[in-house]
Amino acid sequence: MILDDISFSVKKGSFTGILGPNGAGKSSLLRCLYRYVKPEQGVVKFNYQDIWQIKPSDFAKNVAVVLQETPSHFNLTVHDVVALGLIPHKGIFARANKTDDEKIVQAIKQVGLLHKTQQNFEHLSGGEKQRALIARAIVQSPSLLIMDEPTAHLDVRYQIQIMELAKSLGITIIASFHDLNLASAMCDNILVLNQGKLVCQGSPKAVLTREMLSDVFGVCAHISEHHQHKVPHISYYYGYIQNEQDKGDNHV
Ligand SMILES: Nc1ncnc2c1ncn2[C@@H]1O[C@H](COP(=O)(O)OP(=O)(O)OP(=O)(O)O)[C@@H](O)[C@H]1O
Repeated sequence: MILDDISFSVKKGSFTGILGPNGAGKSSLLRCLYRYVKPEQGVVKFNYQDIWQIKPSDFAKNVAVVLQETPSHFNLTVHDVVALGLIPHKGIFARANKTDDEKIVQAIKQVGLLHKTQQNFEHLSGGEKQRALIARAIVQSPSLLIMDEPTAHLDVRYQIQIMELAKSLGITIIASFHDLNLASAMCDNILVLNQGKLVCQGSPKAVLTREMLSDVFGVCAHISEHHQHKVPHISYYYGYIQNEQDKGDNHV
């Protein structure tokens, strides 16, 4: 069993971050949430309804997913890929009308890809592909946006910009992160996974502690207050390798 005894709820309109070391189960948990994997036990509910009881077309209208591995979109332009966000609402064969087109162009603009609109999606860089997929999610107008390491390929400007854009949509977001400081700045609530288990959850301040970073990630860090957001800001110590003996020490 990959995931074990995980129980949590997410408030409408909130931003939830899922953190944990490599192999902790973040992607596996997200796959259960966006109905890619059916858990052997337990239930995932959306608006109080078991997600497996929701009509696939209704689920697709409400839930958008942005993954780190980009699917192949051979011969589709950036515009075409972003327009795919309309399919859950209009069907595969419907043509986009003027309002749809404006929505598509606006989303492409929001992720800074207007100059690439007619370029082949496959020829974009990793970060540009990621931004196009986020534009597709914007066009889909979901009430829940699930993102698996959405900033993995983004440079620092777009890491901040895209996450702030996602937050500004005012919808419910669940995203996995490796950048703990970015998670601290963005999230209302954080879940920490380790070896398939939920080890803690709460506000960034409650969760991002020196003890958690040591126990779960095996790193030594100093936590201060971010001078702009007042959320925890992590500075890592280098040259520190944790073993059982020094577990709990707070610096090199
Ligand atoms: N379909 C599968 N069958 C068997 N094991 C799997 C499957 N998918 C994932 N795993 C295993 O489950 C564990 C959790 O994987 P998962 O991809 O969920 O971790 P993660 O927290 O997202 O990791 P990372 O930060 O490296 O992306 C890993 O050990 C992985 O090898």
